[in-house]
Amino acid sequence: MILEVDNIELSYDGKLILDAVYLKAETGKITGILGRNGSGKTSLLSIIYGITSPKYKLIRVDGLPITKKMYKTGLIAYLPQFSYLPTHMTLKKAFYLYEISWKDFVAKFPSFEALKNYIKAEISGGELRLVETYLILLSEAKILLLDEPFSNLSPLYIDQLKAILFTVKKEKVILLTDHFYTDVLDAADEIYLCKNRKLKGIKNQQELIENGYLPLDAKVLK
Ligand SMILES: Nc1ncnc2c1ncn2[C@@H]1O[C@H](COP(=O)(O)OP(=O)(O)OP(=O)(O)O)[C@@H](O)[C@H]1O
Repeated sequence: MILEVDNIELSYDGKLILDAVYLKAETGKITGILGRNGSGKTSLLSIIYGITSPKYKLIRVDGLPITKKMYKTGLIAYLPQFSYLPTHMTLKKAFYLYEISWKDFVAKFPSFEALKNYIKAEISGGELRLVETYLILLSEAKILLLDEPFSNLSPLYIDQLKAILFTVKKEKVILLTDHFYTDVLDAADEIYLCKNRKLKGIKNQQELIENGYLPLDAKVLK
């Protein structure tokens, strides 16, 4: 599957946030978006999902224009920056309702077995983020939008999450953004930088330095 987003123009209160944005993401690849705070990454994901209405947008899936809001197509799932699980739902119930195997999850993350009857106020921010990200990754949707999936997670959980991403990407379009740029660079097959209201394709870390996203002395990754 190929997702293309074209000609996006978004303004808030007369201020242009995104202009003539083009992006392509496809099954088998993780597409990462980097960019400074306030550059428009979350706005772009919410436009694709269909909950923000820009002045212009064209969305195509496998070359065909999508005219209704993407979230109504059943094709897409969105991990927002904020927590989305209902306040009083236990973890096990959430897995049941999302039709995701609790057993498989606990096999990967055994410490969660003790948390199965906890609600979100009773687990840590990172534990909650991991659960919510996992539920989106394992959903039926063929297009996944992930807004800061690595935030709040400790390094071992990030590694485990990346392993799941590498498996899931074989059958899904994955578009993600995060400020953990080393993890984005490690996980992503294609990178865009959101800068000056546009998206720019990026080939390597050096280009992130040249474009003023990373400091000149940023640790060079292999
Ligand atoms: N609902 C809104 N009303 C007015 N301005 C908004 C609204 N949402 C976002 N903005 C502005 O649009 C710009 C882009 O915001 P956005 O959240 O998309 O950035 P971002 O790249 O995701 O930032 P961050 O990395 O900090 O999450 C910011 O200047 C922000 O203040």
